[in-house]
Amino acid sequence: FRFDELIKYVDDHQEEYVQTLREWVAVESDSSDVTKRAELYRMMDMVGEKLRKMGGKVELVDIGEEQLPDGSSLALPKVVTAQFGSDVNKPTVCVYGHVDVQPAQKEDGWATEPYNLTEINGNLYGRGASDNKAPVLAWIHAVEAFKALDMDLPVNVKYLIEGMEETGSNGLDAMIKSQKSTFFSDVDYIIISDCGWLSKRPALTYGTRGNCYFFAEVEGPKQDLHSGVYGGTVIEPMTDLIGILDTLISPSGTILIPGIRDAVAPFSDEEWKMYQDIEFDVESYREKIGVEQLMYNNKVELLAHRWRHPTVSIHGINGAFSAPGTKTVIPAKVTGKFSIRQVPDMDPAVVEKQVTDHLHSVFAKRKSPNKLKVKMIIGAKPWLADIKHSLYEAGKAAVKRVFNVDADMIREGGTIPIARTFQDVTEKSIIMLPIGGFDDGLHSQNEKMSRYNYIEGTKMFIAYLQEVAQIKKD
Ligand SMILES: C[C@H](N)C(=O)N[C@@H](Cc1c[nH]cn1)C(=O)O
Ligand SMILES: [Zn+2]
Ligand SMILES: [Zn+2]
Repeated sequence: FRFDELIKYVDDHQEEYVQTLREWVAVESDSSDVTKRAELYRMMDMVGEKLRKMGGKVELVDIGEEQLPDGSSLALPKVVTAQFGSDVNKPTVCVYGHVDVQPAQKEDGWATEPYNLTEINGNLYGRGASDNKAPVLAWIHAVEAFKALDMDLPVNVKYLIEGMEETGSNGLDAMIKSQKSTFFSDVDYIIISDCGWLSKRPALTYGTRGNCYFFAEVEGPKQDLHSGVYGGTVIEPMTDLIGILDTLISPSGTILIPGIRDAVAPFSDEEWKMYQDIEFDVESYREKIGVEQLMYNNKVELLAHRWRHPTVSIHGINGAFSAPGTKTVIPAKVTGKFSIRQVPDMDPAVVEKQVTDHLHSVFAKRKSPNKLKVKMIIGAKPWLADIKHSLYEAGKAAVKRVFNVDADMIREGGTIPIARTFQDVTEKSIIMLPIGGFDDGLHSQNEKMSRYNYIEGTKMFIAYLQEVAQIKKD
């Protein structure tokens, strides 16, 4: 195994890797905006084309349609699957990633054009750079390096790349179920690199939170009204909505929905000890975010509330007046959008009922004539791995080899909706191998991937393929 040659190959080709990332970031593959769907389809074609050019056995799998709120339907982006190698004497890994992104506009406060990858001081700024286009490309380049040097892959590698992760991986559950005995039949392990390190130290991730995303719609008058002419005579939908949203969480962060914490697994002494041993500077975390005060100043409490307690976030209100200026309007229909991150052993179906019952009950007490509709749009379960699995030993070895440090063992506060389905349906073990930096600004303004993480991450993936090949099958 000519590791040094592979490493040199990666170093020599880094400009090409950055250029390909630039081409991928230039595609506005925002899965939440149906007007951008053509871009998303184009993105999936580009992924398929890249893998096909490398000699992979590629398929673009049709996963059906999604129903839009206006009753129409829209084709979901195809899922790209690819296969490199089919040696029965080698283990097979399946790399999962996504190439859809969260929305971004320069006016949101970006310093550069979000879809024009821009390098500043070793950082590659662009929407989707870290989440998740560079990590997907790093995995592709890892295999490409073996092929270019005419070297045998130490394991068979499959890819499953989707385009709806940011909106809950619509359609992917069904595809995984239907391909359990075909695409997944020879897969031994699943690898996901769709998260970030906790600090400057490389990390391995063994848990993600799930997410239940809700729309709460309050509808009143037939149309928007002049607040001077009608204000004081109608019960305003926005007042009702703000009133009920305010019953979800207390100012100090306690979730107020009855029963919501009942299923939360107790925080064990072992976990406390693990969190205590992690190097993490609360003060620089606070400074980086730019707030005067955090909810918790103690490291263990802070990490526990990022990773293994549920949280409520209110994301936005559709229909509300939000443009500059002073329009004096009473919006006729408003939809509040909020989500609740899930932790073991919460169940989205139970949470859906708890939240719906709670909101209807507090709304009823207001005796408002307006109409409330509550709908759970995404119900993604949390995921937790067995850190004693050899996949994690292999991960530690790969990190040590490339970065020459011991990996942090961390959890992720965000959600990879499909992780739990992979585990439950395929019954394969999963590892999350992040290469994103702690300060990459995912979903935020000025998202970036550092050139260092992108290139060294590619090397780490090469090392990982070799380490996985050493795992003895049980
Ligand atoms: C961690 C991953 N890169 C990510 O950002 N996932 C999204 C998925 C999601 C969950 N609800 C809606 N989308 C996230 O955690 O927000
Ligand atoms: Zn992601
Ligand atoms: Zn994301």
